[in-house]
Amino acid sequence: MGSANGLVNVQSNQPLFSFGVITDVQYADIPDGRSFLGVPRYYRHSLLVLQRAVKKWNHRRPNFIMNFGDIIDGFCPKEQSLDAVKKLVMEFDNFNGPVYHMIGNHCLYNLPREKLLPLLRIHSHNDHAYYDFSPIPEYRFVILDGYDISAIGWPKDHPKTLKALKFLNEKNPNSDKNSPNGLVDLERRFLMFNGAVGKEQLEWLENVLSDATRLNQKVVVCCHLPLDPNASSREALLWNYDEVMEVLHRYSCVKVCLAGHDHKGGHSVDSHGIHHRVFEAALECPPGTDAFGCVDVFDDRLSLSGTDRMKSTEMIFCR
Ligand SMILES: Nc1ccn([C@@H]2O[C@H](COP(=O)(O)O)[C@@H](O)[C@H]2O)c(=O)n1
Ligand SMILES: O=P(O)(O)OC[C@H](O)CO
Repeated sequence: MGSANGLVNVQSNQPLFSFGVITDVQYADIPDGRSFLGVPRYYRHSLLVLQRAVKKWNHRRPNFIMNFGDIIDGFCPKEQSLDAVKKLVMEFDNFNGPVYHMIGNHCLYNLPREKLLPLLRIHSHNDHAYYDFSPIPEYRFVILDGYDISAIGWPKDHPKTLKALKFLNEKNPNSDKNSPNGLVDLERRFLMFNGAVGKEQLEWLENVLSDATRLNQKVVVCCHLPLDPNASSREALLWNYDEVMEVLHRYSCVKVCLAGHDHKGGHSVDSHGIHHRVFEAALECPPGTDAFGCVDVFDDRLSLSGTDRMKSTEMIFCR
């Protein structure tokens, strides 16, 4: 980029900070398999993807790593769940810096929240998994708990489980609540493997966003579940993505939303100029291929350098 005196402006090419990204590792010590729709899944190889990611991150030295959830798979034999999560967390910890984890549906198939959250070092009140942090004064990261209202992860008789089951019964008439059969268009998100952001969390989100506005911070919202139908399959969306988006749209500090869960990945810019990037899954990388990335953060954009199946993406702020 040139400047008025003809010298190259090196400053604008220097990121403020960087962070590594990976999602849906879904490790299990079991043979390769397929998704319900027949997409191959490589449960053991995904560990190698993570190991190669850590090696590359240690070379490139981003400031921190973000894991977008589903650290192990639901098919992991349940007597191995605890050790498998510990093993994967240790692999992440081979990175020379902080690692921030999110929960996903597959984490919750394996372990209840009270066991899972300490292992992932998620210290939120009442077993919730939403939190925020500020890597530099100019930026705020907001991590949403997409399984706050969910039929998985809470005790069977917990009010949140009962609320989620009631909601699913109203919205999805199939006996298999993971089946979208007969559901039309956006209704196809009303599946048991998804969830919602509850009222208290929405209030917390509003408070964080108004605080970020006061501090003149730019906000990156992260959630295992995607928030924008144009970046994701209908079947992968947060149940109340529309309620969350209504809040995000009212705060111009929100620049980018990042997610996992929809394994093929996606990117969109919504009606209010917020970028939505859903990352490609590590689990679905055929042997020898990868899906992870490094995001350089600037004043006016996020720049994702993806490896192999993770597509590189420029996210220039539009608002
Ligand atoms: N189109 C679909 C997708 C999924 N299901 C149900 O969800 C379960 C999990 O799906 P995976 O792709 O992660 O294996 C699956 O066992 C089905 O019960 C579905 O019915 N229709
Ligand atoms: O979480 P999974 O692996 O069961 O898959 C979720 C789907 O990709 C959502 O469409």
